[in-house]
Amino acid sequence: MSDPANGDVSSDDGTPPAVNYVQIDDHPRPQPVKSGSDSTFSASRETSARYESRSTTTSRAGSRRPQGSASPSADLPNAFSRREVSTARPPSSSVYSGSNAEQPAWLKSEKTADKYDKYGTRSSDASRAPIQDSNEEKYSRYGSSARSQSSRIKRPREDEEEPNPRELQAAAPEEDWAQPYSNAANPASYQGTVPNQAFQRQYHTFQSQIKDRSSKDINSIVRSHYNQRTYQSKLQGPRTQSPIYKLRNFNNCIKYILLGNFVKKQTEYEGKPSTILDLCCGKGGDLNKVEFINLDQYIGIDISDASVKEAFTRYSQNKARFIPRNQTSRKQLKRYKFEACFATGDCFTYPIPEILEPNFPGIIDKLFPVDCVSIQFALHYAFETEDKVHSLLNNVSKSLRQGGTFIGTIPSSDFIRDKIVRKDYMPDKDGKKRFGNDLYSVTFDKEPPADGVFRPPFGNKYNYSLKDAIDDVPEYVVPFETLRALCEDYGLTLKYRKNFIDIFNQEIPKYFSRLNENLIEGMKRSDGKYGAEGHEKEAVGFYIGFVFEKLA
Ligand SMILES: C[S@@+](CC[C@H](N)C(=O)[O-])C[C@H]1O[C@@H](n2cnc3c(N)ncnc32)[C@H](O)[C@@H]1O
Repeated sequence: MSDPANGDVSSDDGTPPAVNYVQIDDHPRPQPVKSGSDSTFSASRETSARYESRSTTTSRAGSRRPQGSASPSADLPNAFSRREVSTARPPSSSVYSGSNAEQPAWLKSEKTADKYDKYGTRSSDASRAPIQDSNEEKYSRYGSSARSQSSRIKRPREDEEEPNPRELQAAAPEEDWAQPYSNAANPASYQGTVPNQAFQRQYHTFQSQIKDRSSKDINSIVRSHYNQRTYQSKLQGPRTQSPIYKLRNFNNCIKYILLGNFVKKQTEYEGKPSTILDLCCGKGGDLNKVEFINLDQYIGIDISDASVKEAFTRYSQNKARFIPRNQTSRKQLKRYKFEACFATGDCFTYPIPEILEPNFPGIIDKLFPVDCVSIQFALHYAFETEDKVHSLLNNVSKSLRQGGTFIGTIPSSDFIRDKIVRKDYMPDKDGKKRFGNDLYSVTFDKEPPADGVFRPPFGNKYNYSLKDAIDDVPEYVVPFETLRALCEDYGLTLKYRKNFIDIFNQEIPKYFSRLNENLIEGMKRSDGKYGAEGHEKEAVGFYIGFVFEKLA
């Protein structure tokens, strides 16, 4: 889905985004590897195969899992560590190269010869020299310490102009650029020129255009969609005018609550960075939450390169933010204290080290296992195939320390089942079963089972739309019991599972005064109370939040 919550470059605290385009260089992606219909940004399939056997065996969940152990969790530490290491020292990010610059916590210990053998442990030596290398250009993009990047950052000014759509279009790969806002009042007013002032003041609802959908795989559709969304979001106008402004605030509020309640920092090792791994991080919509829960380190990965770039820009701006000395506003501007790094990659196909190590050599050794793996509004894309779910859970389990939490938000399979059983749907124009309302819709590709229980539990596709956010993007039903049973197989035990409405009702008293004023005010209902109502309520009720804990 949606990122109903975000997928949005703008601040999740409800403030309209600073309209500021920061030009950074292109991301030095590892070469895409095409294999059949599968295109990825990461390492070769041969390399991957060393980590994950594709042959499978039956698990307790009644499904298949990678072969090699009776319990997937039993061989986790080893599975990421049997890696042939090139003796050539990989280049590291230039953002750490300034000798006086403060280094991110994970670089404060020295690279060890056996770094690939240590996935699953944390080094506590914070006193040695950082990993450094030359090749600054290539790896300077998505590192964390924004200080040394400051010369690249164009700071927002109050009177700064909207970006020129032509420049944005030029910056976007052709396949990722939709003819924007064909539904806008006067699109001709900006095509080929800087948008006029009247156009800038209007809000333009997001609309994606993806050519030849039927011939594209899910990754290509998802990537194109979220890339387009990233480019267009800069041109849409004041975010407060979005038809899903309240819904976004509500969903952000839920994520604050989940992360606030369930990220447990490790305390036993002094000086160790508390770390969150944000899988499918989008445009960094959860960065403010990392500051809110006071972590040391954020790692974001997403398959959409434009989103990752945007997340990095957003982080950099907030890290290097200028705060006036005499600031008196209640709305305190805060500079991020935590460090962050970002990478483009497919979290459902490749091991995390394969995605991170090429750009951040030593990162696995220094930051993993992490305190929390978060996957917000994205796990449903993995349920296309059983292999993808196994790859994801393998990544989650191996990335987490004991006692660490796996926190996510997904469409509720109970909600979907109820809709089907109650026949609460209408045929769409093509005769397909569809439910939803003015804000969202779910359209099944094939006739759903009458009892609402999908068998087998993978590959059950529907197309999801959310006004101003998601345009008919394929998603897959996540039967919760299947997820729970598979998680058990990976040493992850269910701690919490609740519908969004219940989460809000139970937790908001604790969070009401702690959350940003704009976020709270952005959830005000027509009766003066706070929360979701009407169509928004049904649209957010489609989701649940879950928390698993890594036991061993
Ligand atoms: C609805 S957005 C959620 C973004 C973010 N988690 C949030 O809550 O703001 C879903 C994200 O999942 C990403 N995604 C989908 N499939 C992916 C994959 N295989 N690997 C990495 N990211 C993926 C998309 O690019 C998109 O940014």
